[in-house]
Amino acid sequence: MSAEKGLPWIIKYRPKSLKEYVNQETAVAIITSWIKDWEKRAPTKKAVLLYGPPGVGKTSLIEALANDYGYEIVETNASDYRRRDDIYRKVYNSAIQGTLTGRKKLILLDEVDGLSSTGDKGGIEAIVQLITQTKNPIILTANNAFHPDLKPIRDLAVMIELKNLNQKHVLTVLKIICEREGVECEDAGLKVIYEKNRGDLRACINDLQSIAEVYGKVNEELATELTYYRDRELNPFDTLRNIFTSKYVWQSRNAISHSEVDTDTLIEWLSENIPVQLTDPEDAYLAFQALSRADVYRGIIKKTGNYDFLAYITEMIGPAISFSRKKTKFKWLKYNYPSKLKMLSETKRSRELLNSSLQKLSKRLSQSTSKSKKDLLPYLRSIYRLSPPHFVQICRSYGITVEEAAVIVGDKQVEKAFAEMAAERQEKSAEKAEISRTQAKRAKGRTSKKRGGQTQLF
Ligand SMILES: Nc1ncnc2c1ncn2[C@@H]1O[C@H](COP(=O)(O)OP(=O)(O)OP(=O)(O)O)[C@@H](O)[C@H]1O
Repeated sequence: MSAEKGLPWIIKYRPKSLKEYVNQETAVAIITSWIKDWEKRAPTKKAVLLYGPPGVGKTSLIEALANDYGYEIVETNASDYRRRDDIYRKVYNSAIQGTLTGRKKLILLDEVDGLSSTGDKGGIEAIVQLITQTKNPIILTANNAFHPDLKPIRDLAVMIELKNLNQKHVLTVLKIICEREGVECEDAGLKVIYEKNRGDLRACINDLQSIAEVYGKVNEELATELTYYRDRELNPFDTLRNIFTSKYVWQSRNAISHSEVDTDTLIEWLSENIPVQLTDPEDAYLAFQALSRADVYRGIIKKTGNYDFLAYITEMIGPAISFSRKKTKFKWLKYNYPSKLKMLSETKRSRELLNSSLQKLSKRLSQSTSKSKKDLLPYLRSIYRLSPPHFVQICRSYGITVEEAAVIVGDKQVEKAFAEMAAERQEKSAEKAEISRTQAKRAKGRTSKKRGGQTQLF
């Protein structure tokens, strides 16, 4: 018991066996018959695609199944197999090798729908190959199994859906947990938790633990006050206020997970408003230190693509900032819109124009846009300074528009140079037309004179 103390209840009370797995009878029947076919080495399909909303019990079902049938789970998360090579490195050998040690292996590829959004087709092809060649059962999980990119996997797998548990079953699980933890609970309180989480059992258990561990009981009043509606997202102002006022780690984490803005944007909001809210310099110093660590992890994720660091970011911008407020008294203040985001939205159009012009240049010169930006733009600017007509000529030959040209040189006057060039061209073409008209007239005159001569001759 003591080893389990402090464990999140979602882990502590994960069903150890299918017997403890509540509801979902159809899914349990299909997956059991599939694993029994594997036991006879005669599965019709070698993989199962288990899908359903978050927290509905996918992982729990797999673990219970593995326990009951004596399988060791070889697990990989989406972030581990984004590229084809990752799949070969992480699971291929386990999948195609038989059971040398006598331990049966169950290959689990979690969150395959994460692959489609990365557009990494190599990953999906590698999974298809893995399913075709595997000697061990494979279970894939997804929240959205019907993404078009996942079709090749769907064709090879037994599709099993897990639906949200209804109120009766959620309350059954919550009551069992309360009983084992010795928590006094009222049905009305548990119903509020269910309502707010809309059948997401994991979220229900988390909410139950966060209330019960602090207050030792769960009733309607506490549940109403301390839980959020899962689909009610916090705007950036409320997110910040909740972070700065959180007294417990879970409150602060909740503020982040319920925020309607992503962590990148939240970092901007915090960096603008930490000095607004935390007026004590030491508090602000601690908060900025946490924020800069979050920024370091953000950089690591961008560089390595390893999303495991996302959890560190949440801890830094959530609890670490909440607990930085040691001396400052909380005041209800108006937060500022991040100046960086303001600047980015103001300059969005010019950035788009610069990008499109760089793409045109790079395509024609067969070089990267960054190289064009670094090497070419300074020259174009100098040419414009020295001779605007030449600059306009270059732009025209590369298909660069007036608007794009104005962004390149940072001067709206470039329009004048374009207009002058257009007028000059028009003048020239009018002149040309005039010349050809006169030439045509002369030619006509000559022919009629000739004709006149010929008539005279006859
Ligand atoms: N049918 C069930 N019977 C008993 N407990 C369940 C059941 N389904 C889920 N749970 C409980 O809910 C928690 C969350 O379930 P689980 O982690 O399996 O969800 P999930 O569908 O894998 O979520 P995600 O897709 O977000 O990873 C588990 O820890 C377990 O305690």
